[in-house]
Amino acid sequence: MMLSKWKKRSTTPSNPYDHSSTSAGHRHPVLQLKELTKRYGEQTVLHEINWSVQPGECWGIVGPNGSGKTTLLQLLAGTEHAQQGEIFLQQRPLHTYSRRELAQHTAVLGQEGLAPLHYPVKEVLAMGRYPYQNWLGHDQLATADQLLDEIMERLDLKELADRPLDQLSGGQRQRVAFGKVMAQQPKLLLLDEPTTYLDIAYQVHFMEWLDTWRRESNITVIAVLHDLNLAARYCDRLLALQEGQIMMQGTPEQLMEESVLKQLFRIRPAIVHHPDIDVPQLLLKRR
Ligand SMILES: Nc1ncnc2c1ncn2[C@@H]1O[C@H](COP(=O)(O)OP(=O)(O)OP(=O)(O)O)[C@@H](O)[C@H]1O
Repeated sequence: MMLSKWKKRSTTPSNPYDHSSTSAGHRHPVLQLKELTKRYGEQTVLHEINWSVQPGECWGIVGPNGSGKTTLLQLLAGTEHAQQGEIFLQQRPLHTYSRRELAQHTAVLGQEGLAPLHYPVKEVLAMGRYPYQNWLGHDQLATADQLLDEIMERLDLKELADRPLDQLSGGQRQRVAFGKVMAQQPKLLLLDEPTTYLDIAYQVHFMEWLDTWRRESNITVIAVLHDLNLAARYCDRLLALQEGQIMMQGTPEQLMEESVLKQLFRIRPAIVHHPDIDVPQLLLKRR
């Protein structure tokens, strides 16, 4: 283990499911990947990935273009399948889950958010409850309407409630998409570049909403993030992929080292200390 010049951050202090430390040997991982290999035709996109995620952790997946980040997320979401190896979700092979079970467990939010369909915002949020409804449309949760109301309040969506999605901006649609995954009440949230189309203010809002929600709800988060500074700020742990292999996994402090980033991205980095919070941040030097 590398010695770090950064003070060790408390990862999820108010979260009783804070299992980010490696000493948590007796707890069961939420996710366990064993020798996972994914090929597209002749190309091996992920090579024998072994990885464990503990409940309540927030992982950032980082790495250069084409290193296999989205593919890994698709395998975890069950929308793609590996040729070799196995994924265990709560100790059970992922492929044994029904669609409905999976939807009650895992939510996915991509960078595109939602397609611009002519559906009002409040109806789109309600779609997040489908995995919990019976064939008559009755929700298992008696207070589902209250939940949707709270989500709209929290994400500043109230004034957009009756507007159709196709009349919203890309950033507003992404907020609705986030509300929909909140309504889904997942235990595991998979995010693929969720802040790509958000302006810098909303990038921060988004990450703060996510941070608050995951701590309150004890959910596990895995996010593909290109922005290393956001990843270092909001994630407990980072997984660096390079050409389909795990180059490194560790805390942001361990990964945000000049030598690591130079090798991973072939850049000339300068690591500085965030003025307000105890995390490393990346600046780029000219080539
Ligand atoms: N459906 C597919 N069919 C064939 N090849 C694919 C498919 N999806 C991804 N690939 C290939 O797999 C490799 C990894 O792609 P992936 O999208 O997982 O990378 P990534 O790290 O998410 O990249 P980026 O940062 O550019 O989004 C790439 O070489 C890509 O061309």
